[in-house]
Amino acid sequence: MVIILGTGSTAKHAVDLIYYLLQQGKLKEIIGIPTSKQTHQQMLSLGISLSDLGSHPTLDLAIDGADKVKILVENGVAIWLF
Ligand SMILES: O=C[C@H](O)[C@H](O)[C@H](O)COP(=O)(O)O
Repeated sequence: MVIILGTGSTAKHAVDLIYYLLQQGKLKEIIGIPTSKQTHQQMLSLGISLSDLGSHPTLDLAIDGADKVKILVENGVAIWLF
């Protein structure tokens, strides 16, 4: 599974959880693509496999925080604007 991870506290918690789940054997074969130096350093220090979009252009999951969320409901459809 290829996961792209952003920056900030949400991404930090996500990396910690990924590491924990890898240690528990509940996640396997994770390739992480960090979008910031902080997340890159955290993943490197935990030994999580790193890559980049050039090598892995197809992602399975993206995790990042958001500063603001606005929910627009129109015609019964909810759209989350970040
Ligand atoms: O560049 C900042 C990113 O978009 C962050 O994900 C955003 O600022 C939210 O940060 P945090 O997860 O620390 O609330």
